[in-house]
Amino acid sequence: MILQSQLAEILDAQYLTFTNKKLGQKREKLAKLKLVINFALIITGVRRCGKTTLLYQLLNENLSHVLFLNFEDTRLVNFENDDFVRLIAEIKARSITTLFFDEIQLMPNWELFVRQLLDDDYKVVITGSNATLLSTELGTKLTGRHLSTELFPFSYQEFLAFKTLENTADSLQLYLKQGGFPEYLKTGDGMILNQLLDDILNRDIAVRYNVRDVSTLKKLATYLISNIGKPVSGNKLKEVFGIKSTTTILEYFSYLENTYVIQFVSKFSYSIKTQIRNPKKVYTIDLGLFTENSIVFSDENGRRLENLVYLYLRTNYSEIYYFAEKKECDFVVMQKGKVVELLQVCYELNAENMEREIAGLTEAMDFFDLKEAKIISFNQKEIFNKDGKIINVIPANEFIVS
Ligand SMILES: Nc1ncnc2c1ncn2[C@@H]1O[C@H](COP(=O)(O)OP(=O)(O)OP(=O)(O)O)[C@@H](O)[C@H]1O
Repeated sequence: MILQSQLAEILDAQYLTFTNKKLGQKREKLAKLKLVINFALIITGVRRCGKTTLLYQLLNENLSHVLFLNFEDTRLVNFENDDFVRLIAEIKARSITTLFFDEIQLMPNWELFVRQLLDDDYKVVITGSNATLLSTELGTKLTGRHLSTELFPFSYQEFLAFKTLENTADSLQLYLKQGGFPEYLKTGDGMILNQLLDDILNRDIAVRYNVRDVSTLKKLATYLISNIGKPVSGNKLKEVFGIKSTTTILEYFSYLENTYVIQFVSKFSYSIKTQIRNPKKVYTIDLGLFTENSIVFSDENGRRLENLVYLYLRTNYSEIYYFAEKKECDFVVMQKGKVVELLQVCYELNAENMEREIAGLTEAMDFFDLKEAKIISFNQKEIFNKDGKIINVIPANEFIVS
């Protein structure tokens, strides 16, 4: 339990912290956000990607009517369900129209509280660093009254604006190395991203899901980050890491995916069952995390570029697969059951790899009956016509900026 006076003090202190934030680099997402009465706006994204700052940018014009509460505040450890009543009293006593709650999902039954606020015509924004906040269950609990969106670390264009750089091959190379976490870009200090991964593993996974063997979890996370662009299977990794059951390793995969650190892409199959059983390709949410936490030192450029293309696709499309029959094609992008892009990623097309890359792509084009596809390269530009099939080779910084 928490005293009303204590709660008021915490709210005042947090309001000060929030309103002292800097506006920073304007986020692309800002233009897409809308606060609607009776609907909760839910923003999820990996820790430290800038969710609070984005909200500050959104609410900046109207700060005097905003209440901000971060439920991770250590002064709220004793916050219980009944304290929501005190919180509502505090809200009603202030002239507030908009409520912003960070990591509210840590509190049991928070949905009831939010529903009441929506019924009372408050505008509510919720941010969180776990994708489970977007679960379908939430739709039921908020009776469909929510709009959800995801935020990622800086995109390439935001990175360019933040660093005041032109879109050149050098800038792209730098982004492939540094990724888009604002604090890391400001300081270049690798410890920031080591600490971030540790925090996520310890606080968001081990504590939350009661994982005792944090050391194995950490080894697994490092392994996955190091293997971006490669297929992984729970069954195989289970043995490598001495984890007893496949269920446990699949749970670890989903915890890592829910915190956004690791992303998985399924192999395309018309059968959902086969899709689930097949190895998944692994990517990371940010290339700086790869730079600072992976244990690989060679053959990186190609995989970095593939990860970059994945992130671009992930922010723009919801259905992404890889294709592997006799040959392979890196990305199959679908919308409403239709393939809209077939993409191969190849850092540099040369005499050695050309045939393989094109063969994978044309096999996928035949399979999906498509006449056009793309190869995303670091900085080559060409058009091939292979037996009536058009293959566009495009520099990555053209593709992801288009
Ligand atoms: N748009 C931006 N421009 C400049 N700096 C930014 C921007 N967004 C975030 N930052 C910096 O990155 C750090 C993390 O930002 P912020 O607190 O907004 O992220 P968050 O996603 O809310 O983090 P958490 O998951 O810990 O709640 C802060 O130091 C902030 O100043």
